[in-house]
Amino acid sequence: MPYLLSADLPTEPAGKRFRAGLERPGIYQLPGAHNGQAAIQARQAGFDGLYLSGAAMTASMGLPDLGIITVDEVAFFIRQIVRATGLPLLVDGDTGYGEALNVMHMIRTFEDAGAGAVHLEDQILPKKCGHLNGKSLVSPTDMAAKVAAAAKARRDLVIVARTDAVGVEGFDAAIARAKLYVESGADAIFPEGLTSREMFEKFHAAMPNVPLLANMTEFGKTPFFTASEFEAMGYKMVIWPVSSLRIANRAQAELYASIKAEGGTHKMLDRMQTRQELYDTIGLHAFEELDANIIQTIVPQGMPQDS
Ligand SMILES: C[C@](O)(C(=O)O)[C@H](CC(=O)O)C(=O)O
Ligand SMILES: [Mg+2]
Repeated sequence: MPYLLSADLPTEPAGKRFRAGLERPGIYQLPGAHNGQAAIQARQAGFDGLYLSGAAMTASMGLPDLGIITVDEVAFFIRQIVRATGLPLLVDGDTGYGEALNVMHMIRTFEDAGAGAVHLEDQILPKKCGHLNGKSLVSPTDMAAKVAAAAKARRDLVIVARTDAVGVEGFDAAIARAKLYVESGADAIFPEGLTSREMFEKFHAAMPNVPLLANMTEFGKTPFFTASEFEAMGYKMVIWPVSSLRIANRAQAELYASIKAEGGTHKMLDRMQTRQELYDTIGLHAFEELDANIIQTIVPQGMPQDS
């Protein structure tokens, strides 16, 4: 339904709804949605929570994922996804765009925009994709301060602390950091760049009572596992962060090549979302009906001068 109707908006804060998804039995499956349209399609496929990826957002803007975008640019993406679906959304907060006060500003902005959860990572700027080599980290204490700042600023937002330490300082250092981040106020941990089933299992064994997030990004350092496999390893959340954008981008490139080669789009029609499908997805008719009927809900018989 149109998000314009207050009666159709969720009454509980997004953070509380995200936490409920996290606390129920099983693994919370959060596919990446890089814009409002992708988010609607994910909801239609049956997902009840979503992920907003820094890598996908920046790539969709034609930029690399180096932490150079701003809080307000991310808020624009958060708002469109939340408005379009009303689903709890985990947002990639990168490094928090600075130090403690910047992190607090990010938390308030994201929460106001409708996010349900955020993850914050321990890299220095320019940050990198967690599955690349050559990352550098802030000190454990500096990151702990950011996590504490995030926990102080949030109302209901779920705080996920990500550590990139496995590939930089080693497994034990990553566990030590993760424990410190939990002591500093993190609700959950995102161990980044794990390379084997054994590593995922060992991480869970080291912190069995902390909700853990698994990042099933493609073409990275993590071998392919299904949601059920991650669940069996003890994980409480799984993201497929960039998948929607990767598949849309490939289709787009093929479209442009086809227009160039054929002088039109006619060879691609059977691969396109039709006009009808597009309008159904975004609920065009529900919005039009709302507009046509709005006056009747206030003045059922019409105004005297109308008759
Ligand atoms: C999860 C992630 O932070 C993202 O921005 O989606 C990336 C994903 C990717 O680049 O494949 C990451 O650093 O893992
Ligand atoms: Mg990211």
